[in-house]
Amino acid sequence: MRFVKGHGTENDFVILPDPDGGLELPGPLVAVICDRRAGIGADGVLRVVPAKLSPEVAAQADEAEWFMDYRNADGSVAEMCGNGVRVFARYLAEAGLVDGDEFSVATRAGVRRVRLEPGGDVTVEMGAPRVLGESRTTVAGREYGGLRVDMGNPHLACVIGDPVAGLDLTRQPAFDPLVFPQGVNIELLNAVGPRRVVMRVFERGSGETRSCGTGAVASAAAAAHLAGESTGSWAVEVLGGTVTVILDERTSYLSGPAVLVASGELAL
Ligand SMILES: N[C@@H](CCC[C@H](N)C(=O)O)C(=O)O
Repeated sequence: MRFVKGHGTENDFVILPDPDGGLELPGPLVAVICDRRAGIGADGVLRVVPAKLSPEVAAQADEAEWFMDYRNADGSVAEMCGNGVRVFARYLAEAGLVDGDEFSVATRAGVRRVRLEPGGDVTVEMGAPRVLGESRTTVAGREYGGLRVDMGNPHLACVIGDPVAGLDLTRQPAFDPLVFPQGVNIELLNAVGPRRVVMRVFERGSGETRSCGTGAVASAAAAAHLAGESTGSWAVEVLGGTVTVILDERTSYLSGPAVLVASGELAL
């Protein structure tokens, strides 16, 4: 099985081309591929499959030729991945599977429009973040309040007063399973300047990652909400770099680097 490896601000993915739609991806196989010792190692898998061959997104096939079938490192399926769709776009362009610098990608959360920027960044229109209310998490015995944000996938974005650098995110933070029956991606962030935050994230299905695109937009939306703002450009510093989030009245945009670093043959 042919694979390509890529990342967006060090949120890394194994890309699996599946032009005929015949590739089965049971959860245990995804988990082995993503294992950093027994496999290639990644935060998730991006299967590249024609939308028209994928019943769950066939309705998007008029707008988007390719479906990003995203799986977390533990093999679970997720609706959306902001960095993943940027890396997916880079792959489609480098593989010659799309024309031009702007095109659409089908995802479980709906069609996402992407643009390859001249300087090497990839921008994706992420849709409007939906701030749904409050909830709480406990990290290493300490409780934090945050805002529930729907980005197509579920987030709890907690703006905290302290620097996030010292937080212990080696274990699953506690959350309310009644509020998040499908699990949740948990962001902790603190402000370090005007519309500039530092974020760490514990992703559903992948653990702590070095970046999360949907999490960055959720974090910017939560910080803006608390500041009484609904528009503006936010810099979100993550362990793997910095991404830019633009919020406007209608939608949001996520920009940052997306690179392919290796390719090969999977011997699984
Ligand atoms: N890293 C991603 C999010 C991937 C999915 C997430 N773990 C979930 O289960 O919802 C991003 O860049 O958005």
